[in-house]
Parts: sequence; structure tokens; C-alpha cells
Amino acid sequence: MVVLAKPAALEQISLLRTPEPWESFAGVPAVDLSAPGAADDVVRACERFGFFSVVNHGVARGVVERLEHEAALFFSWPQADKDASASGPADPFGYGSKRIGRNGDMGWLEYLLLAIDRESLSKASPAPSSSLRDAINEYVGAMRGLARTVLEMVAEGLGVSPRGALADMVTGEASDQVFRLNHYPPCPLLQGLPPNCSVTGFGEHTDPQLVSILHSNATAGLQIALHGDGDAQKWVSVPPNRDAFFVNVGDSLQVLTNGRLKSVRHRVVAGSGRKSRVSMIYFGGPPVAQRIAPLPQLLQAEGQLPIYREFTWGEYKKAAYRSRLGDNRLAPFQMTLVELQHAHADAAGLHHRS
Ligand SMILES: C=C1C[C@]23C[C@H]1CC[C@H]2[C@@]12CCC[C@@](C)(C(=O)O1)[C@H]2[C@@H]3C(=O)O
Ligand SMILES: O=C(O)CCC(=O)C(=O)O
Repeated sequence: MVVLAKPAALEQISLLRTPEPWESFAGVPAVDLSAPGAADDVVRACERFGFFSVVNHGVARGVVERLEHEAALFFSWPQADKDASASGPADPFGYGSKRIGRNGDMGWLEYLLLAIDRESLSKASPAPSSSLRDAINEYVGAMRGLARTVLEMVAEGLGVSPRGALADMVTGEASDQVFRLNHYPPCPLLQGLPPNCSVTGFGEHTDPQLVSILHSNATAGLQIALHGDGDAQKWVSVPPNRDAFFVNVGDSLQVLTNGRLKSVRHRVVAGSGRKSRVSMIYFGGPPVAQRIAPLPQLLQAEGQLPIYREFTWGEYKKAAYRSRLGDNRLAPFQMTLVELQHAHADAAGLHHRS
């Protein structure tokens, strides 16, 4: 019997099965933002997949190309220079290689994780070069606009007023925005392993914020879990599209809509022979003090009880940084059956708790 040892450098990174070409999922909704009825399409996609692409988004190609160029330049720096850049190893912000978060998650990637204040990079998140900083600032400005459009459409499609109620949380004064550039080089250590072996680029997780907007080059790797019944989880590969942006529903939007819109579990698979995947993601979070709870307007309109307890974004973030990447971070905030029964009885005036 031949026993294939896993190369030591991959010891802490999980192997995954290489996706088959036929697993490439043709069903990711593509929403034309300029079309009438786009708001309903956005809500439908967020309910069904928590994930969709947007076309006719109005973001100039040059904004993306400039950042792609700057990102490629930065990732080609000597390792020692990258390690010394952006104020040292990511914790959580800065340049990181393989380590994700603080609790032992590992992936086959390198990245820059940066904090954004309003329109531009925060002083606490220095960019490695001024040309990269300028390209990021221009790109992030475009993403804020796109996040606003998408969240206004969500509000419109759900009948939430004012139309800016959700968008303001992400683009207002003290909003907590994060930006990430990811680089997944081909993994040479997979050579010699069976061809069906891939490596985890970015482990499965949901994003904690309201929405994240992702762009990648033409290299595949992103997978999403389709929302199944119960625990059933089916992973499908998202065909890359350089002309589109992909929107992910985050946990906070799931809570605000009382579970009607669902955050999407996603991950990145890296292979041996492929080109590098480069992705750029804007994460739209609310101010630290923002209360996150099912919107009373929606509960009333739909005659529902809240299935989540209220928390502040600051509390959620603190808990997130103590969690492992793949954890279900909403579980501690879900109402228990007993709590729901009490709430139901209270609402119906059936009993009074002392
Ligand atoms: C294990 C981790 C790593 C976290 C925090 C914690 C749980 C969730 C991860 C993410 C996922 C979405 C982007 C990010 C920037 C975020 O806001 O939450 C990530 C962050 C990090 O990469 O630092
Ligand atoms: O790089 C990608 O395509 C997705 C990565 C991701 O999910 C993340 O950075 O949170």
C-alpha cells in the first residue's frame, strides 16, 4: 500500500477535494442594477442564496484594473519586505500570510487586511505604498457607493423605510468598514498528491457584516454553500467573472431581517496548476455602537416575533475575534424555543411573567 504523506508546510491547512468542472454553478443570480425591478431581484437572491452578482453596476473598469495592477506589484515584493510592510504581521490588520484571525485558522493565501475610515484607509492601517493606498482609496469609494445602492434596493424590496435605513448603517460617519486583498498562489506542495486534492485557500465562513462585495480576477476558487434543508450543505463553485461584483449577505443583515435574508457560507479552494487568484473584498459593517436586532417594521409587517436577541456590532465583533473562522457566530444570539414560547404568550396576552 502506498501512503501519501501530506507535505509538512500543509500540515495545518486542510485539504479539500478538487471541484469537478461540472460543479461550476450556473445558478448564481446576476442582477442588472439598471433594470426596473432590480430591488425585487436583489431581495429574491438574498433570500435564496445570500449571494449574487451585479452587472451594470456603474463602476469603471479602470478603477478595478488600477488596483489589480497595484496588488500584483505588492504581492511580488520580496517576502521580507512584505512581512515588514503595513506595520508588521496582521493582527488583525496588516499583511498576513497563511494565518487568518487569531485562533489558529490557516489557509493557502497571503493578504492585506485594512481598516477604512469613512472614504479612505484609516491611519491605523498604513498601506505599503502610496500608489497602492491611492488605488485602494479610489476602489473603496466605488464600493461604498455600490454597497449603498445594494442596501437601498434591499430596503426597497423589503418595504423598509426610509430607503436609506440599512445603507446609512454602512456608509454613515462611524461605520466600521474593512478592506481585504487576497492572493492565492498555485500550491506547488500539491504536486505528487492525487489530482483530486486541493488545499483550503480561505476556510468556510460567513461574513459578520451587513454585506461584502467581492471582485476577483478570472481565476476560479470561490465556492458557496447552497442553503439546504436542515444541515444539508452543498458546495458549488462560482464561475469567475471579471466584469461583475459578487455580493455576500452577512450575519448582521440576516439578523436585521429576522432571518429572511440569509448570510452565505463560502470558502476558497486553491489548486496546484492554476494561475494565482487575486480577490478584493469590501466588508460593510455598521458603527461599533449600532444596535443590531430584527427591524420592528419588518416584524410588524410580517406578524413575526424576533428570533434573535439584540446585540451591538461591537459585541458581535468582539465575539467574532474570539471565534474560529468556521463557527456559527449567530448561534449564541438565537432565541431559544422556550424564550420564543414566552414571547409568543406575552404577545398574545396569555400570561405575565413575574
Ligand atoms: C477567525 C476570524 C477571522 C475574521 C475574524 C474571525 C471570524 C471571522 C473572520 C472574518 C470573515 C470576514 C472578513 C473579516 C475581516 C471579518 O470581519 O470577519 C474576517 C476576520 C479576519 O480575517 O481577521
Ligand atoms: O478571496 C476570496 O475570493 C474570498 C475570501 C473571503 O471570503 C474573505 O476574505 O472573507
